[in-house]
Amino acid sequence: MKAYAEISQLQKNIDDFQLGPIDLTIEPETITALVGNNGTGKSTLLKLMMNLASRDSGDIKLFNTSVSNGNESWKRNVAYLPQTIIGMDAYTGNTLKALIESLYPNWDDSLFIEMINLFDVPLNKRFGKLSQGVRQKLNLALTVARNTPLLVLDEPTAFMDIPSKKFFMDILVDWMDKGDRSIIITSHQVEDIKKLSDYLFVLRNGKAIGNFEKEALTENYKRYWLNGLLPNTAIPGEVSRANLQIISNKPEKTEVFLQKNNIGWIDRKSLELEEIITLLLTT
Ligand SMILES: Nc1ncnc2c1ncn2[C@@H]1O[C@H](COP(=O)(O)OP(=O)(O)OP(=O)(O)O)[C@@H](O)[C@H]1O
Repeated sequence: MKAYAEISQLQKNIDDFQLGPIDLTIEPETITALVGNNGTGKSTLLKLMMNLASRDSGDIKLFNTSVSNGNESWKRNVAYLPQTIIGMDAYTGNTLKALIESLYPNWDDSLFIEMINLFDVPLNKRFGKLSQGVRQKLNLALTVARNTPLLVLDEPTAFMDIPSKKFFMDILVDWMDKGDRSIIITSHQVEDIKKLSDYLFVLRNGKAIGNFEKEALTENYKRYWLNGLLPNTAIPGEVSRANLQIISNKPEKTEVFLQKNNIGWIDRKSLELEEIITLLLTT
């Protein structure tokens, strides 16, 4: 099956901020989390994908169509939840639902109602009168129920209470189980990333550090507690060291080296995803 999104050599400058070059492919049936520090270009990347901002160079294809070539057929295959939405304050949830439902032929009304009930969203109140978290829940229900093959979510759980975050993750897992769909999500919530993502596309200061498979990432990072002194030179795979501890992202190479040099280890543990992301974004 063809990729849902293909981004190649994408670049965008905003004042002194430079995004890219970025290459990223979104395959069917995958969840990709965009991960990075504040202001590193995650929302900008999503806006560029939705053709809401113009790129300086490179190409973005969604469903095999370049997003900026005037043919907007790709739009019916993508549901996008931006970080902030303007222009909705005067409308009730009922009105917004009727409007959006009419634009998306695969609208899933039972899913919409399920989410509204689960999140306890009043549909008869104007959007502008709802709390920030309830607005986010309504927006999510209005986005996910479009039932498009690609879901693009910019910090969907930032204002949500703890039980709602859990409901939301369960909903997305069920939504993916229906098949032939993918999600791109930006999030600073490590639980979202841990539970949902297959891939982590990591951005640092506008530059792509890599598109990592989550399982491989968590398997590759290991901390060793050594029982001998460390050599002054870097050990193969070494990412950081402190006292008699080292962190490696190439454990096999590290262990061969340690054995060759008669340095044993008392303990070896995999790192938590949170620690790995911190290392990728800070060291
Ligand atoms: N409308 C704008 N006007 C000026 N600069 C902008 C605008 N939008 C984004 N930028 C700049 O682009 C850079 C990337 O911003 P962006 O919102 O994409 O980051 P982000 O990774 O989504 O951040 P966060 O995690 O804080 O949401 C920032 O340095 C920001 O200053």
